[in-house]
Amino acid sequence: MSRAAKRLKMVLNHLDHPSTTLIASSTSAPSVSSHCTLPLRYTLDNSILTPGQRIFYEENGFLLIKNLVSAEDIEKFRTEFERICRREVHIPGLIIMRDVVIAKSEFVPDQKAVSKLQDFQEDPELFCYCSLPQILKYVECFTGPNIMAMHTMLINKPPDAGKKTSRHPMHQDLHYFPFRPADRIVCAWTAMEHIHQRNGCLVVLPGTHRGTLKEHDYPEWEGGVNKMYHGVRDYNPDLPRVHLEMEKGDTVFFHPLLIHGSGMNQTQGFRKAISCHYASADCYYIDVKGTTQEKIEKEVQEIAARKYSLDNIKFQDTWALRGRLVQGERTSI
Ligand SMILES: CC(C)CC(=O)SCCNC(=O)CCNC(=O)[C@H](O)C(C)(C)COP(=O)(O)OP(=O)(O)OC[C@H]1O[C@@H](n2cnc3c(N)ncnc32)[C@H](O)[C@@H]1OP(=O)(O)O
Ligand SMILES: Nc1ncnc2c1ncn2[C@@H]1O[C@H](COP(=O)(O)OP(=O)(O)OP(=O)(O)O)[C@@H](O)[C@H]1O
Ligand SMILES: O=C(O)CCC(=O)C(=O)O
Ligand SMILES: [Fe+2]
Ligand SMILES: [Mg+2]
Repeated sequence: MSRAAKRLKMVLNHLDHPSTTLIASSTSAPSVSSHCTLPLRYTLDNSILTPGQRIFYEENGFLLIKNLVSAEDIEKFRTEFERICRREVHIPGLIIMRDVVIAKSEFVPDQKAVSKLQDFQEDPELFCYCSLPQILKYVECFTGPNIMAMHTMLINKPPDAGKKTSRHPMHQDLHYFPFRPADRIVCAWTAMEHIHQRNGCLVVLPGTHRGTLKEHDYPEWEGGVNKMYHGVRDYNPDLPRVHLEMEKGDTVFFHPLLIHGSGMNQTQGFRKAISCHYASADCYYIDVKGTTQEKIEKEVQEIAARKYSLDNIKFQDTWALRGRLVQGERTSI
């Protein structure tokens, strides 16, 4: 470790309050851009993240860790995904989603039609991902020790059918969540194969986690948009973007206010990634009435009413039902 890094580490280790201000001159932290004062509020003090990693997340709202999930584990998730697609297993609560173009056409070529699995918390094989110790070790840096797995997905981005519907519009995940504080929520997203620009990698707008929750709508795309794929309203395509190219097993952790999306899949393969949104069990639910989240609340309630054959299900209950404790104590949500 360089002298500068050691000094930073010392400073960081002595910070016990998130609003403490760190003075980082450009000489002591060469990776930091023009900012010279940095309030540490997005990461917690522990010995896992290096000072450089902590500062990177504070500034950019994401952190990419190479080679975090083994090829064997990924193979296990892939096998289970295929069994689900062949309908060999039935998982309670699981949503099997098809791309809008396929869903709206009469021709349904079975497993190739699945674009996403959502809510696999009742599948022990897939849920294994959410409890991987090497993932939780990082998650704890953002959530603290009491950890809930709130939302699970396996995304199988299909080859674009020519309508650009394989894109995921630019959005903030917090738009979907009626719990806070946002800084104690983090997404882990793992590449199940080499993911690059041509097969539709994640695209992020670094630093946008420092902004607020924006208004979201369905984008006005000619070829159609997938159900629930809301995007930031008035998205400005000129903002600086970073394409996150990842190898199999690489994992990115990102903040729920970070604006991100993914491009279309211009290959013939099905681009696979597995992800979990974690929150501190100490988070609390909020009422989204009168906020920009009211529309998504309504949409979720409609789907939940059908799925659980219940009317009047509360938005926060749909989350409390799906959430699973993966570390520590279930203190609140
Ligand atoms: C941070 C994180 C939370 C961000 C996100 O995850 S954003 C995405 C969130 N997505 C979800 O929560 C899952 C939403 N999807 C679903 O609930 C389901 O897949 C549904 C869209 C309701 C389809 O359910 P399913 O049981 O398969 O029903 P059917 O096949 O009978 O279709 C029912 C009607 O829905 C339509 N549909 C199906 N898939 C899609 C689609 N991808 N995009 C748009 N419309 C779709 C389908 O055409 C049918 O419409 P009608 O024929 O009734 O008009
Ligand atoms: N008009 C738009 N509104 C909202 N999001 C958009 C719009 N156009 C593209 N995006 C989003 O921007 C991100 C990048 O998409 P796109 O497929 O254009 O990337 P790309 O092909 O890697 O880059 P390029 O712009 O060079 O083609 C995706 O999240 C995509 O859904
Ligand atoms: O895998 C992707 O394309 C991104 C999905 C995503 O951001 C989401 O579902 O919230
Ligand atoms: Fe997202
Ligand atoms: Mg493009």
